[in-house]
Amino acid sequence: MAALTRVSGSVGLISLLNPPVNALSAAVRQGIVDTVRRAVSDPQVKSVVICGQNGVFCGGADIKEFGGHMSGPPLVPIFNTIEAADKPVVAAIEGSALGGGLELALACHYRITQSKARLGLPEVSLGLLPAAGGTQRLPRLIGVPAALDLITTGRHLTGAEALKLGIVDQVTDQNTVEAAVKFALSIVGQSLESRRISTLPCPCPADIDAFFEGVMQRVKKSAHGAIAPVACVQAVQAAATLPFTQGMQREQELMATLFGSGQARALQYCFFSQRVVSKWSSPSGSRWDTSKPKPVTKVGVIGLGTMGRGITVALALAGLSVVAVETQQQQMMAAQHAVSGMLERTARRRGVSLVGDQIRYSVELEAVADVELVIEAVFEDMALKEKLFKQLSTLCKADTLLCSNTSSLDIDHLASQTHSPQLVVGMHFFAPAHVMKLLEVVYGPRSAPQAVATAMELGKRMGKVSVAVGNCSGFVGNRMLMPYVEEASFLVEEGASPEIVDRALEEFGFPMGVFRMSDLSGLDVGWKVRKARGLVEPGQMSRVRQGRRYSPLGDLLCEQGRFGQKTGRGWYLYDSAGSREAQPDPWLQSFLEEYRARQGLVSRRIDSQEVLERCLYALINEGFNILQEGIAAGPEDIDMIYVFGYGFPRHRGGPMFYASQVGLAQVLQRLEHYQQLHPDIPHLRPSSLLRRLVSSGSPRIQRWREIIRMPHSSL
Ligand SMILES: C[C@H](O)[C@H](C)C(=O)SCCNC(=O)CCNC(=O)[C@H](O)C(C)(C)COP(=O)([O-])OP(=O)([O-])OC[C@H]1O[C@@H](n2cnc3c(N)ncnc32)[C@H](O)[C@@H]1OP(=O)([O-])[O-]
Repeated sequence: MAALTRVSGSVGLISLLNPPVNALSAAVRQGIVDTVRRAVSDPQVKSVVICGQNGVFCGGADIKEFGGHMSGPPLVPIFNTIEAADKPVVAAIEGSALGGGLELALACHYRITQSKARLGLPEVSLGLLPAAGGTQRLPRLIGVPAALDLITTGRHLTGAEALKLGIVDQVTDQNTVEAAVKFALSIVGQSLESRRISTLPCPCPADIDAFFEGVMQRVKKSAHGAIAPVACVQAVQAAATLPFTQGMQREQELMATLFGSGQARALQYCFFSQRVVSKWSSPSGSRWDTSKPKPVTKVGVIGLGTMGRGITVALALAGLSVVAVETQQQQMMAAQHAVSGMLERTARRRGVSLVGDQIRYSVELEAVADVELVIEAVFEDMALKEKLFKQLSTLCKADTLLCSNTSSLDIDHLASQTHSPQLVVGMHFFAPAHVMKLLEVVYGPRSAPQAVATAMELGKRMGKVSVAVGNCSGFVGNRMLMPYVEEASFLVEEGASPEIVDRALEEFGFPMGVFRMSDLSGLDVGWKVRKARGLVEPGQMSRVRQGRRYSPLGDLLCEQGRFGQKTGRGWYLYDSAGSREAQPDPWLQSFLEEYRARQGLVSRRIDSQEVLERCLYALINEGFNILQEGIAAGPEDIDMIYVFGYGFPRHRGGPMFYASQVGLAQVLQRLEHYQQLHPDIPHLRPSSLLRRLVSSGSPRIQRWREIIRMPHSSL
């Protein structure tokens, strides 16, 4: 819907009406057609301003329409009509002008924006490209390199940045619509020839072919198999080499290859899933809309190792006051220095000034006595954390929330160390904590809804994708990672090399395969967890531990000090300790041959299909067990955890969405196949929830959440 009113005598004000973001639904598109026609034909209207209701210009095309039959007038002719108008049309940009919203503004003759508005063409993050003239008009307005950067990354700009790039004509901190109406009055009668962007030449770098060849190589490398970024480059190349009309045809052709693709569906699922997981609920019935978060302005961080430093920076960047405690003086000084450096680098990258004076450092635990919430990030040792929670429970205010950054320890056990177990939740950050988007908020059976709501709200303020999950060993992310990592080791025992396994996973879209990732995070990290679980028997080769198959390969490498990058040797060889360039290690090859011979294993050829099926289906199967137990409320929770915390390729939608695309019956059949071959591997035993979903016809993933909540018999 759109409405036209005449203001200031002669300005036709067109308001887009489709809360909350005035998305360009069929009704809004028809509304624009009608209001533009009336404004252009009304002799009393000398100029036009387009704005959005509720302080938001336009969030782009209506993504909710993509899954169904598209009706209503198409955008391209609407925008061409606006550009061709013989009266000046000014876009008044407030809140956000994204995707089709910015393309609408580019079709206008002038753009006035609020300084803190967000502008951009994020279609690539939905598996699409700007298909209403964005790939043809933006390069003509700001040049090919700047346009390519915005279109292939989909990043948002502030109004101030947009002015610097030449996308907008004015930035205001006052009322944007009033500023635009005043501006529209001032330009009546001026020539619009140079204001019709489609008629402008496209400024290009000298050797255009070499330029695009270089860009395409870079984009393909960072895309990890995503197809939309490549199509975005091809569309902008059309702007640089073809007249506008032909360029537009090319844009539409390329969009047709993306729209409805599996990757586009996966990425749009991710868009909506990010919003679904913020609407959390727990099996006890507590929910996002009935649990009010507690106000938090001051947070204590205990333990300033790698994680503690990252968490302190993330809190400071979110504008919170932080009391950072490290009981060792020297370590506290080192942490203070490191945190200042991280804040400076972040400030430089964001082009903002950050001083970090809201951080107070102390070696005294008592320093956090007056904070509203504490996050502990001390060494991953239960005895140490037990002692700390006892101390905090005594010295903090009675209603202070106590949160642990543990990645696997029992949250409810830590809660039982305190006077108020209902005030304890897990806040599991991912390294580096000021960069990684994911936050697992872990609730125990006694965690109060307000404690969960407060942690989720704090995560949102820190710019995190916060996902609420139940308490169990490894929570959701690390629990599912276990079978994935184990399967990879079993495959190496049976004949694969770490390179073969990693290549299959990287071709699938992971930025790093399991063995390269293990070398990066350090083999000793997993070794310590296995020791804590009583699985490690030094020097032992037995492949059965605690009644199930076990691969001692990782332990044997650790016993030789092969911890990965940090020691220059792990599953791969590195030039030196700390180097990141992984090379196949001839020593490991002969070590594996000798190991297989001693274990009586006959090496066999393993192809990437088997690698993907065994590693991913084992992980997915554990995901179904987690849904079955109610540890995660829905598949979206698991998928957002894996996309934002474990590098699962976003254009695959996450492990559970990937399973729904492959087909649950296929996943079940393959798991049954591998379980028959490997009966001693329990995590290949298909989850009963998977069986139930298959037997009920493999419903769409958007229905799983409600199905899981329904009592079994109803299926
Ligand atoms: C032709 C053209 O070339 C192509 C093809 C396109 O144009 S493709 C489309 C390109 N546009 C985008 O990629 C922008 C997507 N939106 C956003 O980035 C953000 O929404 C926002 C604008 C920065 C606001 O953030 P927010 O934090 O204030 O609120 P929210 O919680 O995110 O959103 C509030 C509510 O609005 C819903 N919503 C937001 N944008 C939407 C959109 N474009 N279509 C449909 N629904 C949308 C969202 O799901 C949520 O719903 P619910 O959960 O309440 O039911």
